[in-house]
Amino acid sequence: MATKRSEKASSKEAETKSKELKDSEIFASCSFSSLGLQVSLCDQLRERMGFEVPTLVQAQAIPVILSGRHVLVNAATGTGKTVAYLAPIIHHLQGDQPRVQRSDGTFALVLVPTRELCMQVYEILQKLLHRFHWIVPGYITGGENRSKEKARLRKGISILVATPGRLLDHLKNTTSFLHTNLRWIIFDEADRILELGFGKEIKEILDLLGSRKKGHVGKENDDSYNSKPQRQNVLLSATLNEKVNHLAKISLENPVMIGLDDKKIQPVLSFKGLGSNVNDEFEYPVKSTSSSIGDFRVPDQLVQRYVKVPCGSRLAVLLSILKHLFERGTSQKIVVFFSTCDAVDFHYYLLSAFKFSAHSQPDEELRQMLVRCKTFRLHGNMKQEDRRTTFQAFKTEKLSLLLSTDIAARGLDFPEVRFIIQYDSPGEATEYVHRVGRTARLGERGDSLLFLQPVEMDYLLDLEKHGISLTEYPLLKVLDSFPLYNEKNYVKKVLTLEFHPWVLLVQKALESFILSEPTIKNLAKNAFCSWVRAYTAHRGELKRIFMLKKLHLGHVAKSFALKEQPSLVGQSFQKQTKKRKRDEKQRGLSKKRKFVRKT
Ligand SMILES: Nc1ncnc2c1ncn2[C@@H]1O[C@H](COP(=O)(O)OP(=O)(O)OP(=O)(O)O)[C@@H](O)[C@H]1O
Repeated sequence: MATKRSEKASSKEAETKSKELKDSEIFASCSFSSLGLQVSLCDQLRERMGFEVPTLVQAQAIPVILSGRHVLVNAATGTGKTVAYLAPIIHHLQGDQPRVQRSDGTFALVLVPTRELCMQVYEILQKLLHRFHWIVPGYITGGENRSKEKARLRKGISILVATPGRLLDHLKNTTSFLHTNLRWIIFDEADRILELGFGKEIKEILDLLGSRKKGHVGKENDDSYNSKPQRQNVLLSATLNEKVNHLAKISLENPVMIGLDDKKIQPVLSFKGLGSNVNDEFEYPVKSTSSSIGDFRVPDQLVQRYVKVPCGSRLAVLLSILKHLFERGTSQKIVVFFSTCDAVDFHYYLLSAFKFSAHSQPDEELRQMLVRCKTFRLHGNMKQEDRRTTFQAFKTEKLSLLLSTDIAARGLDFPEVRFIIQYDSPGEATEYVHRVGRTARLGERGDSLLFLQPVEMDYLLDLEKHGISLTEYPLLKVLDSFPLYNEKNYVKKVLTLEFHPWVLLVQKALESFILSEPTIKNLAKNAFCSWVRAYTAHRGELKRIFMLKKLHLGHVAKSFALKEQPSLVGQSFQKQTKKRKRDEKQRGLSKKRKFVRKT
């Protein structure tokens, strides 16, 4: 009895020690007030947000941002970058005498890549500003009512969160939008803003705000440039690349770098980034990440695994893993990433309706939902209202599944997500890092699983170049754990996955289900076509790994539970491609831009 008690005590001790260790890797051993923040703001952080002490990145960034220097912050996902830039802005604005007023217009601008991130930052701002009611937060974003936004801008928004396209629209067309007092421009998830093809908009925004660096736009001779209030620009991301370096170059004056390791620091950079030319190269000595080869920051406690699945079995395996995870975890939140909006729609409707029985000839009443959990979807083709509802609902649900495009990959902070599945490859390693970053936030535990086909295994080498290594997921063990009834020829030891009786049974059930559901079958066809298109859109080095001609289109169709020959589906694909090209021509959009923005 005494031994048991002492065992229990020592395991508790070990747990406490490991928590202390974990905390020391995430949190700083100082207080918010010791960083120079005003006392009532520190109270607000503690009482409203529950933040007792700053995270390490906050402890590093807050004093520097308070000092007014331009800053480039590189820190792992989920380490508290949002408060790192919001707190110093609020500190300064709340102390201004006379008090700032709505009629003074906008003092701080936070640029973010997606509408959801816009909402998230705005909600944090609302909480932080509760005591400082004279500082007004606001947001403007695509998909919202323009005239309502105009009215809000006319009244005055002190701290404005915005997506680039809509901001540019208002800068050009809303004359009552007052921004002459602008003191801060923040680029949150800077690299993503640029990857989405907003580079041109950003340059225009910087020009319109008179905030492009001297020597780059000739604005220094412009009166508005010289007479503008002192401006501070801050760029943040967990992954920095040459595009961010270019943005840093045109927007940051002698910046302080935060979170960059010595081994990643280069004395002078000379990149040809997005839209840059020879004159656009860095001239000042700057510490930064190397462009393509360099370690990305992934939370240490994240367990990263991959699963090798032949194309035709992908769907059956995905559903089986989800079933396994939801049956195992009583309170489990999972996000699955897909490459296209159509794929999200198809899997969402499939998962919401697909019933299954492990009997080979089941009666109707034996069939049950294969994956039992609340399912949500999120992608850029959904109505704004639906996107907002999903975003809020998935935050509060306990046992739930979110199917999403990369729209949810950046910055979104859904509490208690325990598992990330990358069903379609993320492409660039940066996207891998941000997708997995939706779990294991702020020292919490988390798992990630990357689906790869046998022909795609070189992708692991690509990730390794960035210091990311994955171990294999015990798939056969999981599949063997499912019970099968009346199944003839069931041999426990199965050598290849495609012939695993469980996978065969699920696949067969999926295919008959699709045959009986014409609406879902159509979704499957659309998803197939978009998937193929997305697969061919990989760029650079990745083109060598993700080659459509290495795949059997019949197997790809099987992964959408389609029995049709690929040529049948191929016709509709060609039709879709032609239509897309026609639309693009009409709208004058470049191919690449159209594709990347539709996530
Ligand atoms: N000092 C703190 N104490 C406790 N929790 C904190 C603190 N600062 C931030 N958090 C919480 O940590 C989580 C992650 O914060 P945040 O979303 O700002 O991270 P991030 O670094 O911007 O992540 P990403 O790179 O994914 O955008 C949030 O839930 C936030 O509320």
